[in-house]
Amino acid sequence: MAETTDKKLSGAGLRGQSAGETALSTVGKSGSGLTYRGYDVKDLAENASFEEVAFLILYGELPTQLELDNYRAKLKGLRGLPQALKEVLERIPANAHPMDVLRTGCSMLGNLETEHSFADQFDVTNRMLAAFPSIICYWYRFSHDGVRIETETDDEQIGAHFLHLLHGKAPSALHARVMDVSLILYAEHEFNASTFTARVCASTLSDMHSCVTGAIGSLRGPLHGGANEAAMELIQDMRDEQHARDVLAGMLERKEKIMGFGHAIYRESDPRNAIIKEWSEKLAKEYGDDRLYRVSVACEAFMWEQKKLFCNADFFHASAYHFMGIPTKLFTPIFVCSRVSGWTAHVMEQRSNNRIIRPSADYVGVELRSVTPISERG
Ligand SMILES: CCC(=O)SCCNC(=O)CCNC(=O)[C@H](O)C(C)(C)COP(=O)(O)OP(=O)(O)OC[C@H]1O[C@@H](n2cnc3c(N)ncnc32)[C@H](O)[C@@H]1OP(=O)(O)O
Ligand SMILES: O=C([O-])CC(=O)C(=O)O
Repeated sequence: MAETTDKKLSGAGLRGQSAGETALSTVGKSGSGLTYRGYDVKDLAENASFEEVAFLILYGELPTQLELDNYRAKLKGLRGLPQALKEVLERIPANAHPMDVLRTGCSMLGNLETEHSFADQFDVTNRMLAAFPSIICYWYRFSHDGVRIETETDDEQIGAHFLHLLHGKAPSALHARVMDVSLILYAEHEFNASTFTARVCASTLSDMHSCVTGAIGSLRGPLHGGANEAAMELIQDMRDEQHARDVLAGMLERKEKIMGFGHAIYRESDPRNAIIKEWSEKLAKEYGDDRLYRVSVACEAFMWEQKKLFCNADFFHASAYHFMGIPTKLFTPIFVCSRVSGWTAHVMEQRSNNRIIRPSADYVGVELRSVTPISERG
């Protein structure tokens, strides 16, 4: 069970300090690894779909069947992209990072479909949930394959829709389910760096697109969401279990960070890891080559044995996404397509009880001094 009890508190990184209240999730609370509005993430990953979870996070309760049908129909109707946004996406080069594309896409959407008042907050949120897979896949398929894809598919679910746009055909039931679970696992995580970015922005009473654009920038880094791509780069050349151990031993010797391991809050395990690991194993069997799964398992055992470091949610996502034919650079954008539910819910929560977030700093610079005329400065 994920616990926080032994975490050493210190000022750096605001670690261990409460920065506000939330009713959205608990992370590493004793006795429960991760909950969204009181539901264990494991329960949700087994018994719900991502659209149900997004509804739960945003509106407070799981939907009834009728509410879910209506919500899915609404999201389905919001997948099309405005021409001006497509034109912007077409001008972004193929070698751009897809997280930068999504950041620009979100920002452009904010110019075209501005949140004029907080009364629009659910509408702009649902639009982002529906349109982000379209934005990323439209750009990817145009810049890499030279095709202008139709972004409106018949898929009921966001995960299947994403794979459909990416590969040009509806995914298998297994792939659709794994994407759905993945989106559930990534949906919400209390005051992580990107969510905190969104809340800081929200606290100035800024608009939803600005909050989400900033959050995308925070998620991009390899110490946060970017770790799933970095983990893939780490494992892709590992030939077998022994090679995996040798590579990691060398990295630890050189005091390098191993991406996909460790966590700022969890101390012994990330509850999302066991879930995505199990799906990665199933995908490996279907894929017919389980090397990436085997080396990942070897990495997990070695890191625990050597450093008591465990896999976070990102590590087994790398092999799972790879087995579904997803290019590595699209891994973190998928995280965005999910986490936008948590970010926007936090923005709404911040707005509902707001005070501008403005901490203090301990000054460590030079003492007060006078300006020397420029002719006398040497
Ligand atoms: C799922 C979405 C997420 O964002 S999960 C996090 C994704 N990030 C990564 O996987 C990047 C690799 N991990 C890390 O850099 C850290 O573990 C992160 C997640 C940033 C947490 O940092 P922080 O809270 O400072 O860690 P800590 O206080 O527990 O560190 C204790 C000592 O262990 C080390 N450590 C930690 N993680 C790693 C790692 N992955 N590889 C190698 N060493 C690691 C720290 O450097 C720290 O060492 P020391 O005490 O300074 O000597
Ligand atoms: O909580 C964190 O610091 C990072 C994390 O796992 C997430 O955002 O999912």
